[in-house]
Formats: sequence, structure tokens, C-alpha cells
Amino acid sequence: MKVFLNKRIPQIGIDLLKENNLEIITPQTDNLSHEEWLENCKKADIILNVGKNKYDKDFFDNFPNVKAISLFSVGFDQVDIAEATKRKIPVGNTPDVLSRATSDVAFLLMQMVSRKVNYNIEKVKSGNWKDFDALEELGQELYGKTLGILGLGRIGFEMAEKCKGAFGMNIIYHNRSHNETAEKELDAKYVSFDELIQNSDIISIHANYTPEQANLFNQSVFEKMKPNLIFINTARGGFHNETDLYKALKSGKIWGAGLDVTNPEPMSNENPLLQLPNVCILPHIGSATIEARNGMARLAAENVIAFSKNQPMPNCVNPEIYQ
Ligand SMILES: NC(=O)C1=CN([C@@H]2O[C@H](COP(=O)(O)OP(=O)(O)OC[C@H]3O[C@@H](n4cnc5c(N)ncnc54)[C@H](O)[C@@H]3O)[C@@H](O)[C@H]2O)C=CC1
Ligand SMILES: O=C(O)C(=O)CO
Repeated sequence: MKVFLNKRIPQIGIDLLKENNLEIITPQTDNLSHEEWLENCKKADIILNVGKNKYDKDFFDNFPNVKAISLFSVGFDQVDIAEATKRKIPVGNTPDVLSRATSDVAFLLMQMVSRKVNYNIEKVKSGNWKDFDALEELGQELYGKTLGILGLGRIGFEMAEKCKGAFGMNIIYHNRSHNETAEKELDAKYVSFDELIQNSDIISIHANYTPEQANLFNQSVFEKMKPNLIFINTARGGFHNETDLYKALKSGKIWGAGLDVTNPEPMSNENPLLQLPNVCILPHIGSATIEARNGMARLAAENVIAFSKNQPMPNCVNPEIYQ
């Protein structure tokens, strides 16, 4: 069985594939052109996908040889799951192993934005730090604030737990269903989307993205938020409308924003958001720890191996295909 691996992954994943006698197709470069990527897809039975390649109806029509996809990510928004399911193509992902790392980044961004760390570092570096000033560079404290989580699943729970533990925050959340563990352990309160955006001091997005949710955070939503609102997005860039976010930040309608994800990625280094003092943007590093990436490599390889043995993938986004 041939596995197309389009980019480098930690060695633990490669070793597992090799131990199971899988033939790995690896390109000589990590930066394949789209055409080169398509060429390699032609040769594969299964793709171990790193990055944002799209798997939609056209792809499945053009590559009937591809019988399974193992994503090196927990997010699966790049795959048309309904289409894959219709064709009985299993789609694997890498849950849990990256929840701590990703919620750490959300927590980090929240603190950076609350104390304007980005802006203040720049001030020191550029020589514009003149003297101690009682009224300058003031941040806002996080203790006792209300954290609103959109999407209280695995990563959302870890973010809520950290914020409760470190800052005694009140947790409110909006989710597709109630999270009883969070309600019991963190005293989290389920609220409507409108209540979430109106009552939160910090909003952190941890929902899985679907195209129907594009621009969910837009001008009308930013207008309803508190002026001290810290907006954190470590989920997917499509959730926020970038122009509307820019306007809300520039006009002071909200306090600030911390983003680990943008749309598109990478973001242009001339993007006006980067000029704002109340914004901190990272290059999609939520899961970028040695521990998380090793875990992801292991889970992604285990999904490939299970498929090669005609067994259900241990972490499958569309397990109904096995019924
Ligand atoms: N920045 C980064 O490097 C990373 C980003 N992510 C993103 O984080 C997302 C969440 O991952 P997990 O927590 O493991 O997923 P999960 O499936 O455990 O949790 C997502 C939750 O969001 C809820 N949800 C989805 N749409 C919603 C909506 N419109 N309103 C309310 N709730 C909604 C679901 O019901 C679910 O409970 C991933 O799908 C991925 O996009 C994940 C890992 C790393
Ligand atoms: O796992 C994901 O969904 C990511 O975005 C990268 O780890």
C-alpha cells in the first residue's frame, strides 16, 4: 500500500509506517507546487496530509485511487466530509494530543493582548520607551473576568480550565450541546450566541469550522461586544471577517485581538492588522510543541496503519462508514 506524505513529520510517525511495511511516497521538497502535489496524489492509496490541501468532490472524482485520508491535524474543515462519507473514504484526524498546546496559545494570546505586550516590546526595541509613566501602557487585569467560549469541546475545555484556575474567571459558553463536565467542574454556564457576545470580557473561539460559519464574527457582532473585549481566535481564520475586525480594533470598539489563525494563511506582511498596537498575530503555532507534534505523528500514522490492515481508523471523523 502506498502512502503519500506531502511534508516532513516527526520521525516517530515515519518509523511506525516503516515498521508496518508501508511504502511511503515522500517528495524531495516540503514546498510542492500544486501540480507536483496532484502528480503525487495520483500514485497514492492513502494520503497522510500535512497542511491545508483541499479534498472536495472534484478531488475525489479525479483521484479514485485515493481510498483514505489521514490528516495531520484535529481540524478537518479542508475535507468535504459528506462527499468522503458517500464514497466510504475514511478521514482520520489527531484529537486530544494537541489540546494542551493549542489552549496554551489561546491563554498566551489573551495575556499578551490584555497587557499590550506586543506594542510594549516594540516600544522598547524602537527606542520609544522614554520614562516610567503612571498613565501610559496600561493593560487590563484578567482576574474575575468573564470568559466566553465558542465551541466547548476538547481545546475549549482546557482553555476554560486554565482561565478558571489562574484567574478565577466566570465561564460562559455556547456550543452545539451542553458540556456537562464543564458545567460540573468549572461551573460553566451555557448561553445563547447573543448572550455570549454581549456578556463576555474575553471571547475565545474553539469551534470546528464549517463554511456556513464564515464571517460569523462580523461588524454587527463586534458592535454588540463590550468595549474591553479581548477577541481570541485559535480555531480557523474564516470565523472572523478581517475587515470588520480591523475596524472594530482601530475604532476602539473592542480592546484587542489575538489571532493564531488568519484567512488566508499565511497573511501578507503588509496586512493593516499588523500595524495596530492592540493586535497580536502568530503563524498558526497552536499545536507547535515537540510533545503535540509527536503525538500527532503517532496518531496520523496509526490511522494509516489501521486502514492498511482493513481495520477502522482509531481516530476517524466519519466512523459511520464502518457500519
Ligand atoms: N491553531 C491551531 O494550531 C489549532 C487549531 N485547532 C482548531 O480547533 C478546533 C477545535 O478542536 P477540538 O477542541 O479538538 O474540537 P472538538 O470537536 O473537541 O470541539 C469543538 C466544539 O465546537 C462545537 N461547535 C462547532 N461549531 C459550533 C458553533 N457554531 N457554535 C457552537 N459550538 C460549535 C462542537 O459542538 C464541539 O463541541 C479544530 O477544529 C481546529 O480548527 C485545533 C488544533 C490546533
Ligand atoms: O490540528 C489542527 O487543526 C491545526 O490547526 C494544527 O494543528
